[in-house]
Amino acid sequence: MSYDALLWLSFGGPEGPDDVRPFLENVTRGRGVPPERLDEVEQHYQHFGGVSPINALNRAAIEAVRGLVDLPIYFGNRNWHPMVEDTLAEMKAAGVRRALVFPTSAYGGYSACRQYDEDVLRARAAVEDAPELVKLRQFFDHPLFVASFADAVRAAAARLPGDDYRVVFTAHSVPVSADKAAGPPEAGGHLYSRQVAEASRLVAEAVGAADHDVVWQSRSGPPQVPWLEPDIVDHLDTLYDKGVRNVVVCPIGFVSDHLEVVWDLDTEARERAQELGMGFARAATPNDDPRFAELVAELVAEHVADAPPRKLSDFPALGCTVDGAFCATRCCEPVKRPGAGR
Ligand SMILES: CC1=C(CCC(=O)O)c2cc3nc(cc4[nH]c(cc5[nH]c(cc1n2)c(C)c5CCC(=O)O)c(CCC(=O)O)c4C)C(CCC(=O)O)=C3C
Ligand SMILES: [Fe+2]
Repeated sequence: MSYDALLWLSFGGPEGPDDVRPFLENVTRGRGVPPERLDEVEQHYQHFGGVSPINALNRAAIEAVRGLVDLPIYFGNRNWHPMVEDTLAEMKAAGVRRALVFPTSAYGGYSACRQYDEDVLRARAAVEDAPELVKLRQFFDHPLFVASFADAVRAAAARLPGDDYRVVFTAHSVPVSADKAAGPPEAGGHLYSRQVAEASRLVAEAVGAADHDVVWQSRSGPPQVPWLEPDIVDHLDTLYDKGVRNVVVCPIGFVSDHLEVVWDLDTEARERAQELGMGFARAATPNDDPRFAELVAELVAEHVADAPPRKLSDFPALGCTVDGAFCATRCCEPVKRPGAGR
């Protein structure tokens, strides 16, 4: 099959103080997130002048991929400019007929995978005679993803005093009901949390860590709705009580050092560690690591050159979709959220 472009599809983030509220409205429309939570998150963004690092990080990551991929690369987001529907209109005007889509999330599940299909559906609905869009697969178990994080964990560990540290992996929490509903129904659900656990295990194995933990961060939603736990900040207390004095925190759930990483980890979790007197080092995310760029090029090659998929786990390769259709029957369908407004 031949393709004439690559669309880099991401979450988007505000680029100034006045962008923050409308951005947050876009993210949470119809999701039942209480206004108090929005006010709190708005403060996190305003703390950094209303600028999320995510757009600049995406642009840098795209630069790293240019030259490795023989296709023009376009950038579009779900929640902030450049919005994916505008980017798709631009692609159409440039004569693009069929494009690959790289979503900036390694995992399955509604928020990490299916929602990017919904972005594809939304963008195609907004553009007349829209180009065909083929989304690339999930890559949480790709050897280059694992290698990039493994190096980052080693580099973070080197900043801690002594050799005795615990590796704590963290990913964005989701409602327990959403995790349960993730993956093809016949596969038993919990695709997101199981893939996060598997990626963590692979990285822990690569660095030779004796023990590791998988915890969650950035919980949203109404307090009465259960989300994946424990939270990273609470978990530091638990580890301290067990005698752990040095931690490497690895944000395995993300591909760049965006706001939820620099606030929830570098600010909140780091402060908690300082209060406890624990050594704390946060491992870098892939960002513009050449290996991550190479990974994207390999995913593209699976389609343009029939290159065999490289993967380290036994999970089936999911998430490859055409024009936003489910990748497997009803895979990662959204669940009804209590308190959601729509
Ligand atoms: C699984 C997952 C990923 C990883 C997969 C991926 O990377 O795509 C992710 C990434 C991100 N989440 C981000 C930001 C936010 N997420 C929110 C809210 C939520 N996230 C959820 C899940 C996830 N989110 C969920 C279930 C909600 C509740 C609302 C809903 O049901 O949909 C909110 C609303 C406020 C609040 O936190 O309550 C914000 C601002 C940013 C950008 C940060 C920046 O600006 O730099 C990024 C990359
Ligand atoms: Fe999020």
